[in-house]
Amino acid sequence: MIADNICPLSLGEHLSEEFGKVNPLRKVPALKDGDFTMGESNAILLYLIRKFKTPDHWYPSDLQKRARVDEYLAWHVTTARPGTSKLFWLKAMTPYVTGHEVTPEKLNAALCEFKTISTTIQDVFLQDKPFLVGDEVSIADVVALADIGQTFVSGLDVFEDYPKLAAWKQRVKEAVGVELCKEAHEGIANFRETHKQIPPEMKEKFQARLEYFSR
Ligand SMILES: N[C@@H](CCC(=O)N[C@@H](CS)C(=O)NCC(=O)O)C(=O)O
Repeated sequence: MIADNICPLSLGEHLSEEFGKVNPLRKVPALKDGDFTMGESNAILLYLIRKFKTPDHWYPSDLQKRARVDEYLAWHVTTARPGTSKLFWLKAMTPYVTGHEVTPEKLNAALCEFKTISTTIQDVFLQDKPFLVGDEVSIADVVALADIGQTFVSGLDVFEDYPKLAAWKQRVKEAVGVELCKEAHEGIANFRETHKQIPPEMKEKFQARLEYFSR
């Protein structure tokens, strides 16, 4: 994720012709397995699960347990991801792109949306279970934690306001492996450092993204 201490996305590496051959959607993550290439994070997770025949709990073979994972993933893609992306772009990215903070009105709208997302994850999906779909960790937990856990780059500690989510986060980290989690989050952990020098042509592209999330 990090090349010469600048985020490759900020340099537009994903827009290159070379990257387009791996993922014509020009987004990360992307997967290359021999001659086979694909994009879309959730589809990549499922590919890896099937290819490596991972332990059942990650994507249970039980019809209804699997349906619960699918249900969470569907909600995540349509609701949680757009909401967390909006907060990320408006709060974390805006200063690096425009040189100033987003207006309080726009920020408040994004924060309200994020609060609804966190409340839904805690009260509707997690409830009093150890993990989102039951007693064992699944890819639903990994996908959820990856997105809501990243909001610290927006100066937010969601886990402070949601104690059940804080305890869940710890369980997910332990189930995945604390060191592995740390490694996976290295790129985002260094966000401030790696976004200091966004080239002007990329700032222009990012401006359009900010306008999209400001609607
Ligand atoms: N639906 C895609 C979204 C991927 C996505 O938006 N990735 C971001 C980074 S987290 C990206 O590539 N941004 C670069 C851009 O949009 O130009 C997935 O789940 O893989």
